[in-house]
Amino acid sequence: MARITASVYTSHVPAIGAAMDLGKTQEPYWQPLFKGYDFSRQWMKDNKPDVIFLVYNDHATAFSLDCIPTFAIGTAAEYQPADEGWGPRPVPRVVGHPELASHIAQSVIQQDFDLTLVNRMDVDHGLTVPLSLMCGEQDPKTGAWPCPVIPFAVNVVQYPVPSGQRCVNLGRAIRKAVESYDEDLNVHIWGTGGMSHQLQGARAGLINKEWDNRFLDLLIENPSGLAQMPHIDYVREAGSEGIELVMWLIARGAMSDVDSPAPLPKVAHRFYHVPASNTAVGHLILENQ
Ligand SMILES: O=C(O)c1ccc(O)c(O)c1
Repeated sequence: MARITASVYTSHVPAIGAAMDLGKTQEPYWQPLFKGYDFSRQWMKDNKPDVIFLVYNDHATAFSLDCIPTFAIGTAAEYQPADEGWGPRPVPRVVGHPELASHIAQSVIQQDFDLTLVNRMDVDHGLTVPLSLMCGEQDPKTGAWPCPVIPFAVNVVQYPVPSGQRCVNLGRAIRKAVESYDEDLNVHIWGTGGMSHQLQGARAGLINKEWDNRFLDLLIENPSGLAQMPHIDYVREAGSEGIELVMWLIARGAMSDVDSPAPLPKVAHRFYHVPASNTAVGHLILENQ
């Protein structure tokens, strides 16, 4: 049987990818940020997953205002890094896991979540920057990500976006789906995006360290309570793009049941850093006990 053993949460700021691609990680501006991921890169080697289920948002790259799926699961065999205006990032292609992805789609749709199936798409910084942060530099031609990845895109760009409670419930459904797959696979689920940032308008540049750290506390200790938080609180406190944090509740919902007496997941790593471009970077690694 397949199992979700751990979850990873991280921001996915595009400038982080550019800093890696342009060899700037040891510059004074970037060095403290990348230092926060030294532990994570070693942890990835020590806890190598068979598959990563990667929750992220597409930034009008594969989708556009023409077509806005709330939840889209990648069922393809591979995905190319997207051209977001400066050419594709020099990182390896992303190998998918069509068998597990199709199984999760079957199970989750039968659990009454309507997923869009995506058999072809390019993946943008929302997906490739977390991989780069967690796995380090990879040669685009000879290198490879450590394992297959199932991309799971969530609409947090155009309202209405899914509620926190729906995201937690979806995480639970994904866990159930994974546990009904009959191959022995070690699966990690990642929630990406956030933390506080606002890229436009009068409040552009907004950062809210206190609120971000409270969010991390609640995500660890009280995800059911956090699931009740309305969208307006995210947007008021963490800026218009802070709403991306609702995706972290999908990964948290997929961990050992948030409402059961099971022990809380172990916090293997916690990191917070401001700024990376216009964004507060938050990062957690939780392990099921
Ligand atoms: O801080 C930034 O520059 C920035 C830009 C685009 C994004 O999608 C993002 O999450 C952050």
